[in-house]
Amino acid sequence: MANLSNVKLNDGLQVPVLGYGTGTALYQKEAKDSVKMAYSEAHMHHIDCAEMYANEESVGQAIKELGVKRDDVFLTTKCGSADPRKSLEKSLKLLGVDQVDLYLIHSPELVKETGLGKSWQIMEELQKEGKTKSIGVSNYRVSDLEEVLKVAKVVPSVNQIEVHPYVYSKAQSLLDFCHSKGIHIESYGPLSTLIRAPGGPVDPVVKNIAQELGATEGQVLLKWAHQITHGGIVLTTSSKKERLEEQIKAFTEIKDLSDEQVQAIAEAGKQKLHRVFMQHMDS
Ligand SMILES: NC(=O)c1ccc[n+]([C@@H]2O[C@H](COP(=O)([O-])OP(=O)(O)OC[C@H]3O[C@@H](n4cnc5c(N)ncnc54)[C@H](O)[C@@H]3O)[C@@H](O)[C@H]2O)c1
Ligand SMILES: OCCc1c[nH]c2ccccc12
Repeated sequence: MANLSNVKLNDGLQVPVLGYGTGTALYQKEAKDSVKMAYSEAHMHHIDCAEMYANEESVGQAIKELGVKRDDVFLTTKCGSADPRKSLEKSLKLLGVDQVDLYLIHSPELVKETGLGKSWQIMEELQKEGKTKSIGVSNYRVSDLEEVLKVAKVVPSVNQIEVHPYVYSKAQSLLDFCHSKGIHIESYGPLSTLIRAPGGPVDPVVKNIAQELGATEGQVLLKWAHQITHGGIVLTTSSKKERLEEQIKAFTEIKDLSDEQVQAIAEAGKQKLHRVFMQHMDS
């Protein structure tokens, strides 16, 4: 199987373009066996965790049992409290590692009382201390990022947000803003039009493009999220090996969508709004 390519962040860190999520379907579930399978059988070496998913200990056990070198796995986790230092120290213990590759604030709502600027300064200290290689945010709107950038010495490396055609009209200005500041997008929920809101205006467009490319509809949606975010990182998940292989192949075997195909999906997506997570993004 061909190797997945990397995306280079604004701090130089290389991140595998496709990440294996341990939220949603695996939320609060023992993630050990799924992570081991994803790593060893489907070559998913980028794992997306969060304090809020309540399964970091089982992800840590998976890494230990896989016996892989620390550098051979790209590990992200997210702060689920108002105190990034306390949260990261707890996550490192549960994951059984000294450092994560990427640490994110899960939502601006969590750090309101600490302050978006102050909490970002704590993130910068954690990076300096070597507890994380890279620092970023998740579910930040343009106004939240502007508040961070007022005090930031380090520009967030990523903003992890919901990206699929039914949030595109709402996300467009945020995507443009992040692109202009060198903040990479990590897309979550990329399969939502297919699995969470089927029967909508995007389905026939995606189906046609899938036929044209000899791809599955899921593969087209993963590629769309990557391409509409200027070559961003995409997060998905499954506990089925066959599905993971299909997802990886989207980035190793399927050719890129043409600009016209990307735009056709975007236009169809604008006809409907369906946000699955983090409703504050529309306020
Ligand atoms: N930062 C955040 O607030 C946030 C929010 C949601 C998710 N995430 C992260 O992103 C990861 C991925 O998000 P997601 O789970 O929404 O991604 P997704 O939209 O790709 O959905 C994955 C789901 O689709 C199912 N699936 C996969 N392939 C399929 C196929 N071909 N046909 C039908 N169903 C299929 C899987 O079983 C899984 O339940 C999460 O696990 C988590 O790590 C972060
Ligand atoms: O990552 C945000 C979505 C999500 C998935 N599982 C969760 C558990 C707790 C809080 C948020 C989430």
